[in-house]
Amino acid sequence: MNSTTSALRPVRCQYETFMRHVFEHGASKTDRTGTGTRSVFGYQMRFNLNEGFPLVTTKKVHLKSIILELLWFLRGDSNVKWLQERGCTIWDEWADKETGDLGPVYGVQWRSWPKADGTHIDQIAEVVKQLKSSPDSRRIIVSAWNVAELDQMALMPCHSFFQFYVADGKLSCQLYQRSADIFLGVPFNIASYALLTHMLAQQCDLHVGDFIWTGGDCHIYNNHFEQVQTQLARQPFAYPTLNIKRKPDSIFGYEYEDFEVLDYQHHAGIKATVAV
Ligand SMILES: Nc1nc(=O)c2c([nH]1)NC[C@@H]1CN(c3ccc(C(=O)N[C@@H](CCC(=O)O)C(=O)O)cc3)CN21
Ligand SMILES: O=c1ccn([C@H]2C[C@H](O)[C@@H](COP(=O)(O)O)O2)c(=O)[nH]1
Repeated sequence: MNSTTSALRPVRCQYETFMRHVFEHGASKTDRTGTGTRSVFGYQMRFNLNEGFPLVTTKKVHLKSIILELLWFLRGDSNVKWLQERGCTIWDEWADKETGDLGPVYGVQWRSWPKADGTHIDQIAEVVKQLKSSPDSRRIIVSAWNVAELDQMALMPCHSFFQFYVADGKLSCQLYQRSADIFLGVPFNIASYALLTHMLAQQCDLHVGDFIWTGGDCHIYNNHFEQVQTQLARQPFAYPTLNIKRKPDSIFGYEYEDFEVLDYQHHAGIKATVAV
């Protein structure tokens, strides 16, 4: 495919343009964590997944954590133990210190949204079923925003609601993220949903289309300003490409080793503190 040829992949800077916009025009706001932010309400970015895999290049992004976190969601897991056993610590700060539990967060809502009659809905299995049987449906949606259970969650879902769309044999995905930590969270969120779109396309014999990221409260934490200035002084590279080495029997059969990212040209990593 042309899209895998480095010379033909364009250099895109949607994320950097977004970051610059919020840095230059954001309003000062206090926030739950006590850190303070610069914030803009409402923003949208579109990534054509045929132009490459949207992994931010203006700093090194730790893809291993992103893949593991997505596989952990797809397991329906909500305990950090499985992540920790694999060296991923990104959820540690929010977990119960003794049990490792986070309450009914993403994985639980995706795979076993509770119904009033005591049964559960597997929203991901339903998506696969719908994409295969009625790809033109306008109802192919997953919601993590379970209003009745928000008070039991360690952190309310940030990437809360997503929809799939098929046209011309290509699968697109749009995410609504109600709250977006632009420096630390958003590079993870974009790559994670791009990856999920590739996996679902493979399972449903579709090509990939666009990933559309829509944000609500889009903020840069006040203690990330120096990092942001460093990052914005850099020139982006063309995106890498994603190779999925095997086609598992189901969307739930993927393993970490099934994924490889090729030609990831990036600038050095930039350390920052996460607001808890
Ligand atoms: N304030 C805040 N921002 C977030 O992005 C965020 C939360 N809280 N809470 C829940 C999850 C956890 N997420 C996180 C947490 C930490 C990193 C982080 O520290 N990333 C570093 C190191 C990555 C690694 O070691 O794997 C980075 O440089 O990207 C990223 C996303 C995303 N979410
Ligand atoms: O996937 C994620 C998870 C979390 N975030 C960020 C967004 C906010 O900075 C915090 C959550 O705080 P709230 O007060 O609940 O909004 O975490 C993210 O960007 N991506």
